[in-house]
Amino acid sequence: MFDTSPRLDCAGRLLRLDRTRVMGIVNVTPDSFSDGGEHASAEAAIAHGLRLVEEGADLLDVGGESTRPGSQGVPVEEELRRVIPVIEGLAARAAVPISIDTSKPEVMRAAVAAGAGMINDICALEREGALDAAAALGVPVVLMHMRGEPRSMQEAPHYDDVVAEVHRYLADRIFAAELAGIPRARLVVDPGFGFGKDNDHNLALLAQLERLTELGVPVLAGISRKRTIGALTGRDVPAERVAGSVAAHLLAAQRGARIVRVHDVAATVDALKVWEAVAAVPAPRRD
Ligand SMILES: Nc1nc2ncc(COP(=O)(O)OP(=O)(O)O)nc2c(=O)[nH]1
Repeated sequence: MFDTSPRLDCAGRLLRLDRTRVMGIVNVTPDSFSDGGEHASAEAAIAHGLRLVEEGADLLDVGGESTRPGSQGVPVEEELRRVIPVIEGLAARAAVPISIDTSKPEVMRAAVAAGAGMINDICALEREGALDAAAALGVPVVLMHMRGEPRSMQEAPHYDDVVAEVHRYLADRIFAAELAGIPRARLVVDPGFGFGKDNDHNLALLAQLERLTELGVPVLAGISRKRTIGALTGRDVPAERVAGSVAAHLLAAQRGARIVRVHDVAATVDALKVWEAVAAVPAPRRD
């Protein structure tokens, strides 16, 4: 029986999307909202990434710039200084694909040269030169929806129909990517939970995530430890939002997410195993 499930060729490292895959977050920043400073050195970040792979991460996402609400951004030289040694170290020592979480084409190019096999762009390749860089680099790309910029995106975001508007934006970005020479087989979309969305917007996007699967490319969901989880659970401390995050990613998987981007890999892997086991039970015959 041939495996016809979608797969992403991440610079030679294959990511099969026959089931929901877990993307472990490796933030090499001093100020990420939930784990800022914990892995600020290259050695600590590499060790953290290897630990996430041991916990079951199917791929790792390395980021050198916090995009939390209110963040100001990081110069390209500083972002490169942070992420390149980590990507080199993980590409050499981890067998899973490595994604670079950046919107800067210079960082995309350097990261892929250092061993990254996927681009994760919260700006959906809108920055100048990003489309051309991603097309030339030949690796899969995550196109994420964000309204506004991290600095100001949470100041009263408004939508008439958030799901329809995010759907339309992502469809437009898929079209732009294809025009630039990036085939659909290399594209992933992401509604961008918390990026210019209030709690109601995030809940609507999660509840109706299945609508994004109509775009015909894999869907990625990243809700891990975010403000909406805190608002629903009353957990003010991001590191205490594990159970709520796992529940949200399980719901995303049930609604078609093929990749979930998480801090808490072990807990998420366990929850997905339970869900997949139950989902595999054959439906009873109804004669
Ligand atoms: N594709 C994608 N990429 C992302 N990158 C960063 C964050 C923000 O979360 P985190 O990396 O934990 O925090 P910070 O941006 O403060 O480093 N969320 C997403 C997301 O939802 N989807």
